[in-house]
Amino acid sequence: MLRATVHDSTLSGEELVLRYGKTTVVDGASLSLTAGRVTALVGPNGSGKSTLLRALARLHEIGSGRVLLGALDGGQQRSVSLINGREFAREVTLFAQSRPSPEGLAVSEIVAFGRHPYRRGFAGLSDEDRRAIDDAMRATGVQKFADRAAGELSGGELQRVWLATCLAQETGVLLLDEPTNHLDMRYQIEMLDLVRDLVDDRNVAVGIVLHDLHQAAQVADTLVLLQRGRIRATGAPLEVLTEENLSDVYEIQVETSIDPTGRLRIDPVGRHGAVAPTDR
Ligand SMILES: Nc1ncnc2c1ncn2[C@@H]1O[C@H](COP(=O)(O)OP(=O)(O)OP(=O)(O)O)[C@@H](O)[C@H]1O
Repeated sequence: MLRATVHDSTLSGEELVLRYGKTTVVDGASLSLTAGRVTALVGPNGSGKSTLLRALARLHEIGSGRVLLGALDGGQQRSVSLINGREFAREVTLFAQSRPSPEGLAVSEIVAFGRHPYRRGFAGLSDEDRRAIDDAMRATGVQKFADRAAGELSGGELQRVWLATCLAQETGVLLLDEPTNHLDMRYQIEMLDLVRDLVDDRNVAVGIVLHDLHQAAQVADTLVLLQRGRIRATGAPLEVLTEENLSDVYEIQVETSIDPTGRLRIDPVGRHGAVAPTDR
């Protein structure tokens, strides 16, 4: 159970067109991340998921369209371009795919970066800052590394430290770009559990990019399926993850079924067909 603030934010992209140079990589995408819901962005490599998430985090220039931040309950929606940097950092954070590796810094010092938007000048950490840092470190299981240098950690351990830094920011909107990559089985599941806790207990609005469609179906309330920079489908996991949508978007034959426990099973069929390990 996580403590601290209960949030009420929405972050929306309207008709977003995003480019690298003259190449359009996201073309007219609209989506809304709402408080108390997990929205998962799925789709093939290069379909525009990371660029879209970065644009929502104000880290990619918007060609056209707009990004709006608002409170769910009748709160006014504001264009994020009008919000100052510190305020935006108290509202929205991005766990990005590429992160710096500050070799010499201790883990607790890295997690303390997450409190930067709340700190005044050179003042030390407040009690509130320390509580947020402790909570974030506990939630991600990095307390035991608190005094170790970042350079001494494994890739997956360091990834959890950066996640703790995002959590310490205590924003109402949490954007996660492939957060389960490089994590072992236990921490992948704990990551998804943690996302659910943040959404259910603190009413955070989560936007998460995932390649594993089973994980996406497990954690998300809403799925957004991207295809070559356009949104192919949005909705509940079972509505979006259909054989037709997946076969078309991934350009491979995909079979779906519901297993005896009621969970969706997705099977891409390779050139060798579906071979069970017991057949070998
Ligand atoms: N820095 C860049 N400069 C030019 N083109 C880029 C750059 N970064 C990404 N692209 C291109 O933009 C498109 C969308 O990339 P993006 O990283 O958003 O896709 P993605 O869906 O997140 O992919 P993946 O699943 O492989 O991470 C791709 O065609 C990619 O080649």
